[in-house]
Amino acid sequence: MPSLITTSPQIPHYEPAPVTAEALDYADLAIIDVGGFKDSTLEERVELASHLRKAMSTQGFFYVVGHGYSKEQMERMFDIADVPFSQVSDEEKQKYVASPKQTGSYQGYKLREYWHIDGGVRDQVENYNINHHVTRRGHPEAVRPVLPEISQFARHSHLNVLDPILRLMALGLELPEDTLLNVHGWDKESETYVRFMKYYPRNTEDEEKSKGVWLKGHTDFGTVTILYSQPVAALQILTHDGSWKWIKHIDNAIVVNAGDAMEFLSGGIYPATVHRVIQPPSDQRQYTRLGLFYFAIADEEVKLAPLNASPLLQREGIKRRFEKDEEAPSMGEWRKARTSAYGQTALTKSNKQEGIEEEMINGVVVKHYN
Ligand SMILES: O=C(O)CCC(=O)C(=O)O
Ligand SMILES: [Fe+2]
Repeated sequence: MPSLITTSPQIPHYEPAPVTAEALDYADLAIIDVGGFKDSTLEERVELASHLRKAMSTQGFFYVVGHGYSKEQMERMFDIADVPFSQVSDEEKQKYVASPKQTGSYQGYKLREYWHIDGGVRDQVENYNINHHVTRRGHPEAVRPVLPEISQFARHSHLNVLDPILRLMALGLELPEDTLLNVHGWDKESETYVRFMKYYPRNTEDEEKSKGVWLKGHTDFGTVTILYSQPVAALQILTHDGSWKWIKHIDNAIVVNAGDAMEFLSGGIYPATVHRVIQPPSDQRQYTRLGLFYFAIADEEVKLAPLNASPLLQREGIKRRFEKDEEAPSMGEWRKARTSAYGQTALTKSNKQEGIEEEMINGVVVKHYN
């Protein structure tokens, strides 16, 4: 009798670095458990929502646990995340290269040295980005057999992680629970995407010239960034007192932050927190660093004006980034403008704050931190 068990395609195992033994100055982030979310009462949700809102206004990042993936499923996804980097030749990668500057979209590869970091140093990170509708574009041969699993992963991220977060964020604004979900339709025209990201160790000269910065301080352009925690310490967030704090790895947890679009929609209640990536502590320096993300971007046509119906915003006032709501760009416009400019445009040194460079996008000042 034929077996009914379907086996997943065999791929090499990616062995991540061991956790660092160094005592780093970690950010103390809230942990939101979405495990019992589907069966929770409105009262419980409202309470969790106020917890999340507080975490966003104090730290700007938080962890999510209870999302439903087992340790084995997580490991399998990291193995899959390495396929576009370790199982595809340089020649084939060229065929699937993204053209962010021309298209305003990251879909495909961003190969190494595309971004200028500092002091003439370029990046040593490869990205492979896939729209949540995974068949929108073609993929390298080695990626094709694992596409169904990538698609399931996107769905899992959308339904079991993004969905509860968006509900909590809407409740935190005292709006109907589905307000933000309604502008993140799974079937809508949207850039929402899965990102695999691999950082390679750099040489000493590059580290010195760029002062150990791998990815400059920035905000994400979308609404919600979902980062599956991995062991190599390197990600830092800019805290309210102006100091950088490390993000600690928690096994099978997710690290979440808001991007520009969420800051605009929420009238500043969920700020887009600045973060950067620097050289890891000495015991992890010889390892590669593999990242797995789900970047939620609102539907293309959504106008990024504050949700004025929010009683909370009406009481507390809106932190505006555009003078008039009519001037707010659509998600598609903001996405394209930020994506084509990132790491490519000449930045101007801020005349107010040291170490900060600025660029003007759709009439809004976008800052980059060294
Ligand atoms: O690699 C990380 O931990 C963060 C990367 C990041 O900030 C980004 O891709 O926007
Ligand atoms: Fe980021």
